[in-house]
Amino acid sequence: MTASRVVRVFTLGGTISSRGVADAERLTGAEILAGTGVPGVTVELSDVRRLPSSSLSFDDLAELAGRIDEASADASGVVVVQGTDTLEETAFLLDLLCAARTPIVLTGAMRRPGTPGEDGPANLAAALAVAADPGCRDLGVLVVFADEIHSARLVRKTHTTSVATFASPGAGPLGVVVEGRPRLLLRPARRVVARPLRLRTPVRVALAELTLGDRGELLDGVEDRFDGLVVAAFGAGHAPTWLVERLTALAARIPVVLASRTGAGPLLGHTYRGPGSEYDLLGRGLVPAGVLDARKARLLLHALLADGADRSRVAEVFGDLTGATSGR
Ligand SMILES: NC(=O)C[C@H](N)C(=O)O
Repeated sequence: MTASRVVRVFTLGGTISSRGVADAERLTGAEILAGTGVPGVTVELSDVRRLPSSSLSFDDLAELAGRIDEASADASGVVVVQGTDTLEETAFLLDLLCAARTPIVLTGAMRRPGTPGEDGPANLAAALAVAADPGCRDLGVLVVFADEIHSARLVRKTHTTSVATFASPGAGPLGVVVEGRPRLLLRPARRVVARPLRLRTPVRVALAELTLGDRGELLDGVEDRFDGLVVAAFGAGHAPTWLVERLTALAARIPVVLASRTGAGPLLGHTYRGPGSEYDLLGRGLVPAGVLDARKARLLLHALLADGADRSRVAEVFGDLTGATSGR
C-alpha cells in the first residue's frame, strides 16, 4: 500500500466559497472541501482570507508566498483556492515569489456552491490530483480549471461567466486532467526569474492601454505618481506617432515596458520600423514585454522594482524573456 500524499490547501475566498451574493455568506475551507476527496491524498487546510479576489492585495500574496514555501517543505504539493477574477494575476505573482519546486496549483469556481452544475468540487478534485502528482513538479505555478492545466505565465480569464473561462491564448494548456489523472502535453522552458523575488519596498506600477484616437491624457504626470509603467500598445507594440515623444520622455524618467493589448503572442520588436512602431519605441528606451501579456508584465515590473532591481536589471530580465534586444 502506498503512503498517502499530503496536499496543503490555502483558501482565500471567491465564488467557490460564496453561499449567496453577500460577502458575509462565505463558506469555510472545511465546508468548501466537504465531500471532495481524492484517493491517496490527505488534505491539510488553512483558511487565509475570505475575500472576493478583486480585493486581494500584494501584501496578501507576499504573505501567502511565504506560507506556501514553508508548507512545501513537508507537503507533496499546494492548492490555493480563490476567486477567479484576479486568478491569472495572483498565479503569476506567486510564480515570481515562491521558491518551492513542488506543484503549486490555483483553482476556484464560476458557479456558486449549491447551484446547478456547480464546478467547484470538480475543479478542487482536479487541482488536488495535480498538486499530489510528482510529475507536476518544476512546472512553475499552475492553474487547474475545467480539467485543464495552465501555466501561470500564459493563463487568462477569457469569459465573464463560462465555466471554461481559463485559457492560454496562442499556446494552449500545458496538460489536461483525465478521469482524475494529470496528463502533461508540454513543459515550460524555464522559470521567468532564476531566483524568487521579494516585495521588499512598496512600489506603484501603472498599466495604460492605448485606444483609437488616444491623446495620452491618462499618461499625464505618470512619472511623478508611479515607479514604472506598462503600456498595452496596439498589435505587436505600436503607438500613434503623436505619442512617441511623450513615451520617450516617460522612459527617460521611469522604466516603461511595451506590451501588446492583444493579450497573446510575443512582442519582439521585429516587424515595423516607422515612428511609433515597436522597433522605434524599443530604440527609444522602452523595454519589450516579450512573451508576457500586459497584466503579467506589470506584475513582473512591480516585483522586480520592489525587489530592488535597477533599470539595467529590469531590461535584462525582460530581455531574457524575449530573446531580443532589450531597451536601453
Ligand atoms: N468566479 C469568481 O470567483 C468571481 C469572484 N467575483 C471572485 O473573483 O472572487
